[in-house]
Amino acid sequence: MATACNEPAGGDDPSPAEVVLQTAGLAVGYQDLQVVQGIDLAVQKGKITALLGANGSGKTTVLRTVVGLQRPLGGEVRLFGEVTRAALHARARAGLGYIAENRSLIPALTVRDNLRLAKVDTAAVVALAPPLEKLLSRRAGLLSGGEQQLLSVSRALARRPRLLVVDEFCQGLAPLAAETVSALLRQATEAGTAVLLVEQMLHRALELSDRFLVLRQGAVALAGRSADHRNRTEEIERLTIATDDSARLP
Ligand SMILES: Nc1ncnc2c1ncn2[C@@H]1O[C@H](COP(=O)(O)OP(=O)(O)OP(=O)(O)O)[C@@H](O)[C@H]1O
Repeated sequence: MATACNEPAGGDDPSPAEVVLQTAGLAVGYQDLQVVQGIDLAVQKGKITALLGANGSGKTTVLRTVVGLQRPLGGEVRLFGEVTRAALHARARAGLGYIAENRSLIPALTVRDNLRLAKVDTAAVVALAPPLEKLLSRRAGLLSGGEQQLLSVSRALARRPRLLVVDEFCQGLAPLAAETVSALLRQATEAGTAVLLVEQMLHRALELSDRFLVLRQGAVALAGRSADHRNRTEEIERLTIATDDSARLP
């Protein structure tokens, strides 16, 4: 059953020890324009939470704020049990991984150099994603979309993050490539990693995730257990239809 709008979307009454990320009353904006407000979410250890919503509803803004790239106008972010206003690099040291919409790769560098620059062990990445072995000398910008996301995700997971935040998880990927990177995520959650992701493909998002939230016009319109909505997506579809004023709050 779907939870009330502002009930944390982290599971059924998660104990504080299991929650790795929690926001309370989060409000974020750009200059004087507030684009999200009242965001309460909770992401549990070993679980995948999907953030859904129409274009411009505020998904990337929420992700950027929980990883420390955007300062909240109000509310708080609690990461690994502590309220934080730290920058991304400090959150990364504490166990946060973040993959931005552009997949956070340097296109002109080879796969091997992208890994070296990130101080990630090549063998660990290849162990997670064997198809990358024959691509190590290729420039990242020449990889297919699926190969790039495989590289981004395996690079992030090789650091064994406690929480991985991924924007536009399977954007532009064919089903097979999407399944490959999804399998990597599932494997990581089995080892305890928590995941917060944005995924535009509704059915894929509900298949992959344990919990979901739908943002509409910058607020949580619906949150619940993904399994409860896999066979009845009408309500979510209605909420994710774009509106002309999709993110503009009064
Ligand atoms: N740097 C910025 N300066 C001003 N407004 C911004 C900035 N970044 C985003 N916005 C605005 O904030 C609102 C929310 O944008 P955001 O990118 O968070 O939405 P989204 O749900 O991730 O959209 P999409 O699915 O299209 O990526 C939009 O109206 C957008 O135009």
